[in-house]
Amino acid sequence: MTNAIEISNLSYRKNMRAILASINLSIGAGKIVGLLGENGAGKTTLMRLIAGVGKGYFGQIAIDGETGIAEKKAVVSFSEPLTGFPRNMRIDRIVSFFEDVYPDFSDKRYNELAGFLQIDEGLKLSQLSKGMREKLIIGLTLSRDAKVYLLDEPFSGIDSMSRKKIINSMIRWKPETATILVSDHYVSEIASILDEVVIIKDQTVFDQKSTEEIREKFGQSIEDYYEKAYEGRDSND
Ligand SMILES: Nc1ncnc2c1ncn2[C@@H]1O[C@H](COP(=O)(O)OP(=O)(O)OP(=O)(O)O)[C@@H](O)[C@H]1O
Repeated sequence: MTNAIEISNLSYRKNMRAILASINLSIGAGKIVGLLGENGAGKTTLMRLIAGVGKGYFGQIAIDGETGIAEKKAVVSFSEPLTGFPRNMRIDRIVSFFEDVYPDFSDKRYNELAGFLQIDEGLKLSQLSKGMREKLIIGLTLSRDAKVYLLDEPFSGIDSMSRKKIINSMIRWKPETATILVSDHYVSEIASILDEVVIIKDQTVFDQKSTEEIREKFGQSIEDYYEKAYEGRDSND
């Protein structure tokens, strides 16, 4: 079966500085994968490159076997921060924009998600709190029928009660064969839904493990494993 994400020898520099180097990564279809790493590790950069919005990299990124930019964009749904929209634009107009631009955007799915996330479409972008804006981004991102969903720190401004509710229902919103790559700083909260973790450190993929292996073989919580891996200590400590 073709991998959902297949990255070979990816390197990316910005302003003469290496941001990502020698990234090799294979992620299977149907998985929910946590992308972990400290501030500035390169998680957002990697997601932007996978999504096709970041350019100028070396190496190859294939999504569901596709390597062309347009073909990849057609099957990847990225949690874009909506910074390109005017602040006074109403939410329902933004939803219409998504409908027009993405043929796989499902109205039915959006309406279900909007109800679940309590999105008020009568409001303008500027009237949304940080958490409300993040809920809108999650709703718009998951309303596409994509092969790969990239959620970049989707929950950071969302209150803990809603956060738990959304995380627990992610599996319900995900098409069975689709893959979700999600970055988050609250590792312990998303751990329960993750199949794998990918740890970014020193500009590259430091580790990739299934959460089952971490729990069974290493007898550790995902958070402990991640923290120890990041500190450079032996994961078996
Ligand atoms: N526009 C930019 N110009 C130059 N360097 C940048 C730019 N954006 C990001 N970087 C650098 O790229 C590196 C990776 O940043 P990135 O935002 O991808 O990290 P991150 O892992 O997503 O961090 P965080 O967890 O804080 O969101 C950082 O060292 C950052 O300083």
